[in-house]
Amino acid sequence: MEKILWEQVQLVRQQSPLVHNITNYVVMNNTANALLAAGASPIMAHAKSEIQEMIGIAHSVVINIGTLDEYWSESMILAAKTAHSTGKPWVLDPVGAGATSFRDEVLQQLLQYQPTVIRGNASEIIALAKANTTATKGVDSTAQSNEAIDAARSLVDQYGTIVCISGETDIILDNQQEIFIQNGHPLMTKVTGLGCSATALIGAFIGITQDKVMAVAAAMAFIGIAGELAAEESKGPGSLQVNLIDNLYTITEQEFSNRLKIERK
Ligand SMILES: Nc1ncnc2c1ncn2[C@@H]1O[C@H](COP(=O)(O)OP(=O)(O)OP(=O)(O)O)[C@@H](O)[C@H]1O
Ligand SMILES: Cc1ncsc1CCO
Ligand SMILES: [Mg+2]
Repeated sequence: MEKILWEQVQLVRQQSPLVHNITNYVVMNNTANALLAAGASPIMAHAKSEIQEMIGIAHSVVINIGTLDEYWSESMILAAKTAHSTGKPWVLDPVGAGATSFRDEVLQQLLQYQPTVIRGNASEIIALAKANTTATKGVDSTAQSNEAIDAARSLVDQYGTIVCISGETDIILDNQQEIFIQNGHPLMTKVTGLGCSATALIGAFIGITQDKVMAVAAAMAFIGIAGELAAEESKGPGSLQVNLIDNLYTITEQEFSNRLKIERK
């Protein structure tokens, strides 16, 4: 599996997929930089007048509801609808799912357009599967990844999507397999939006490969390993943020394969 995953990292570097992001104000700069460091080409765009054309030229779409508002929610629904009807792969980041009924209502509408992938932390995945939960504490998880597996499975069954639950262990599942990735570093939870960057990277990887589950695994291993390498060079969250971007750019096959901790069930 190691070889397949590294091949995808190389493919992103070589093919530089155009990733159309409708994401939140907090992470916009950071996720654009993470995509560039990985070799992809980001564009952040949310005007309703250009969504359809933009998706026409993009390899994939990222929809992240982090700083949702009334206008953006309409852009997101239009983007999801367009991606779905034109067969463009798209990934949903349900930031803060379960925190408010507005988020849950918009998420339910977005789910109708069957995201190729959903990536969230455990609380968000649990809330998404059961829209009336109160488990989400803002945007941070109060649950462990393995507590969200049943919720993830129900999303897989209901929407035919791949689900990635991120956290100390990243769990990726579809209706055939479960993949566990044990990379990353606890300091990563002290930098805002690394989950959002993971989602954006998933966007890049699903934009260029057929095997979408392997694409998600590659993206998650990639950011997890870059995070580990960065944590070893960093004094705290500030430098981690910068060093992680550097490591996405410099990571070698040897670093990747030496550190990869992956298991398939
Ligand atoms: N406790 C941990 N130990 C090791 N790595 C972790 C831990 N928590 C998170 N990570 C790493 O951080 C990545 C981002 O996941 P996380 O679950 O923190 O996203 P998130 O909660 O959506 O974050 P945000 O909303 O700030 O973007 C994971 O894929 C993993 O590599
Ligand atoms: C802190 C925060 N608030 C809304 S989006 C976001 C970034 C992490 O998801
Ligand atoms: Mg998040």
